[in-house]
Amino acid sequence: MLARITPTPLAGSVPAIASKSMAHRLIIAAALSSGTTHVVCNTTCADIDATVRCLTSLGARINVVDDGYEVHPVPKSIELGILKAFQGAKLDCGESGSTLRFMLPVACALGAQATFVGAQRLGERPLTPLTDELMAAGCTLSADGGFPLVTSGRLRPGRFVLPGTVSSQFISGLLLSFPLLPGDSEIEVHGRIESRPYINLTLQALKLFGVDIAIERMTAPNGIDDITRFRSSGNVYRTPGEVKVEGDWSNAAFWLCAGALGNEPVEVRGISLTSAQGDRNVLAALSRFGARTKRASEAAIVQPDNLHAFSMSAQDIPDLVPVISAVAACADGTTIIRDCARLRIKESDRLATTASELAALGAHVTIDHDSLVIYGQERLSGGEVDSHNDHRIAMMAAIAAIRCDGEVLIHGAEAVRKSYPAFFDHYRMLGGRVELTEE
Ligand SMILES: O=C(O)C1=C[C@@H](OP(=O)(O)O)[C@@H](O)[C@H](O)C1
Ligand SMILES: C=C(OP(=O)(O)O)C(=O)O
Repeated sequence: MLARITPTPLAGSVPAIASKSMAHRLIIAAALSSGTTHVVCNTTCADIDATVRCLTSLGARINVVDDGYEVHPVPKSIELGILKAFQGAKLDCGESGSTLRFMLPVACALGAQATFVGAQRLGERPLTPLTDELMAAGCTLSADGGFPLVTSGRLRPGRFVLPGTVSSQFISGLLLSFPLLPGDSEIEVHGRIESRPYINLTLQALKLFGVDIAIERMTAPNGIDDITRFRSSGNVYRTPGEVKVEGDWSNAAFWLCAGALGNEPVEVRGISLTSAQGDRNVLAALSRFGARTKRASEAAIVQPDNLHAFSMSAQDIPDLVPVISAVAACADGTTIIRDCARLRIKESDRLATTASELAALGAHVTIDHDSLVIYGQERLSGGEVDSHNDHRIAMMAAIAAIRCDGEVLIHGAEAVRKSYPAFFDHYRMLGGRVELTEE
């Protein structure tokens, strides 16, 4: 799909969509718990659909209701071990890294014989050393890199060791599987943990379902590295009956950045100002860029002001990097965004595509090792952008268009379906001018 944007500032108010990250976690916990759970989730997207589809393949019954899902759990019996219902299940993760990395340990913990498949770049995104740890603990995986990925055997409880810098989704996935294991387990994470707020989201989801994880920090025997230990002790998932998926800060960020780049305030309604989502920090970042930010009840508002460069680390906020870079491209001075290595293993090589596609609109951006260096300017020229099938790159370009002099064409704009199918509707709701056509 081609999006043809006639540059214009955005203004007004949009409702937040449901948090994709929290939806994955709460629907998984619901499908693994003791009874039926009503998961209030006001929107969906391709990635959430993928998680629902995988759980259904494992035997959960998930009915779509007016305001979300009614989740009837996977029929399981820990005492019985491997259950017939799971054998031969096909788990199609689409393009969702979260779905694959969460459902793989879960399927292993259930003793499922399952075949995982996925699309586009998902087969290239790393699974090791998560797969090594699963294999060391009793599972057989056809883990030669890529799909189909076939699992069999049943995961044993025990000690798992993971690095903190590849993907926090490995840690979240194992944590989500622990309540299914017949015994206590722990994950020892060595070194710095990147994307740490996403682990906090997992802990929050587990807690809602009655699962407590103890956390301990210590120094490794070498006296230098940090070790973080996450320990579960025999808790099982217990449904609270109803849970609500909160608003999504990662996607709200696009509109809040639009507020910083435009002429008038932009508001996002229905987001928690005390959320555990790390991307809530978009507000703090925008105020450091010089934008005026306002917190209201369950809403955030951003107003433009003179923008100036502000350098930061992407360690805890990888998904904000593309749209924050669009703001930096129009802020006075040079912004450096450090710790972007993991961006190379997202839906696209997001470090490269953030730089190349902003440059296609006339921005001055370079890559220095794992950092983006953005030389700000008042306005951009406009031009043709390729989404590289990456939703956050397509949305970044649409927001950068606000400051472009000429038209912006976004090829592969359908990528927004991964997390935000209503993105261009909301763009228009805020006064944006976009024409969508088939390519
Ligand atoms: O757990 C999650 O919901 C996510 C974790 C992050 O990935 P990494 O931990 O791989 O950085 C983030 O980029 C992704 O969009 C969602
Ligand atoms: C990287 C993302 O998601 P996932 O890892 O779940 O594919 C994302 O939404 O930007």
